Amino acid sequence: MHALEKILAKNSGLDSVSAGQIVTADIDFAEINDLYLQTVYSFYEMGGKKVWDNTKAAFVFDHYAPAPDEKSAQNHKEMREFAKKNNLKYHFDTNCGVCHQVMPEAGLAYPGMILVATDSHTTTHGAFGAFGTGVGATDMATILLTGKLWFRVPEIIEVRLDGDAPDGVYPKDVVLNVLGKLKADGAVYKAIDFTGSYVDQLGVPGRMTICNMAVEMGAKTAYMQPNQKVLDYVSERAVKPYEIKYTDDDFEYEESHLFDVSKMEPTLSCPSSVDNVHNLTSVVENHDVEIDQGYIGSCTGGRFEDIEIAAKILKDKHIPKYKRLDVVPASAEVMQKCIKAGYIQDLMKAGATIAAPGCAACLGIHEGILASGEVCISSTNRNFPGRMGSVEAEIYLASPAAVASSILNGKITDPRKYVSEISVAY
Ligand SMILES: CC(C)[C@H](C(=O)O)[C@@H](O)C(=O)O
Ligand code: SF4
Repeated sequence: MHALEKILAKNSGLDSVSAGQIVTADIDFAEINDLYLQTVYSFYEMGGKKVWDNTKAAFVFDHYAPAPDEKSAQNHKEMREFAKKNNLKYHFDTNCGVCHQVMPEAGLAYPGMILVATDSHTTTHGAFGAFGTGVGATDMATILLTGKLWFRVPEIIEVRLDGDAPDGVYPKDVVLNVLGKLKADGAVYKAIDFTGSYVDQLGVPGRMTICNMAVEMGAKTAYMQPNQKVLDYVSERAVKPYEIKYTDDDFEYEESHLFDVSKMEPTLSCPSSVDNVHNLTSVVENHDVEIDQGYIGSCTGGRFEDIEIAAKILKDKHIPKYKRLDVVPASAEVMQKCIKAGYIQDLMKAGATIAAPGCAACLGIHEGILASGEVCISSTNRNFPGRMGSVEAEIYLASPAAVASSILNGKITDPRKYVSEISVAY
């Protein structure tokens, strides 16, 4: 069996499971974000009285944080009342950040667990050796009622990433290369196990960025076998003992895709589909691509290392007149660390707008919305029309280094011009 199958078997009280099998598994932690007040309504419609275990469910207010309008403030208020009534042990209000950053920081993402949230990017937690997946309001209400959920055991495909990344190539570039090959429907309802020598040496931030975007290929979940860097991170934070699962040597993947990371270049996902992937050099070889706004943020690219590399590229420089750079730390902890390092100040001196930790403009809610005809280069994970504001705006997805290099010049620019002296530990 694969480690993910062992996790599902463990939580279903079975000795083994296999692809296609339907199981009912215990959920180790359930997270509801602030788009999903419907979960509360469904819970009551189903006859719910009290949440099955008040130490295993929490709200995270991140998409509308701080509340940008009365409706979302009202939603937060109702969710707070539910949390109080159920005496939920954990609660992450509008001062915390994006759920997929806040949960690991709180020690609620750890190897061998099943983590379910009302968010598609819950695949991020494969970075910690967990089975992480997103559900809607009704399934989440079922979990709050019973502590369990049904799963169809997914087929598991291997994405093998070997080699060392060249200068200017970061985890975001790597996962965009994978997306460019597998396409947005390349892993529908499957699990992606990221393996290979590049993954083996990768740290927590890089693992999170890559697992986060598995869902952009349709994946049900993602996985990376925990390495020492992951264990160092979770051992300081995990709220309970955990059991790392290991894949059997003779496990056979449904399919394997091999990538040589050492051959990769800075990469873009171009308007207006996430799998419209091209090398940055090919996009700008015949003409400049003017940029109006750079955006660094989200559960994909708003971590300390993402802000660090932008601050180092922009130190003692300034973005051009009439251009904008939005920087939205993924969590309060990230923001504090960036302030302590002086990166927030450096970026503000360079002309950046700093927003409160949260989802912000990643999904077009607030803190940096795009006007019609504008072009944004962003460290986020989706670029369909209307994603960050106007449906007539265009979005290029890129590494934070490419975002900073591009907005500095007001046009898409190869980060390799700036990063030869800059190292960041992804
Ligand atoms: C919560 C939900 C509206 C959505 C998701 O599930 O991914 C959001 O986080 C996004 O990134 O589009
Ligand atoms: S930061 Fe963006 S991608 Fe991540 S959960 Fe929020 S809206 Fe979704």
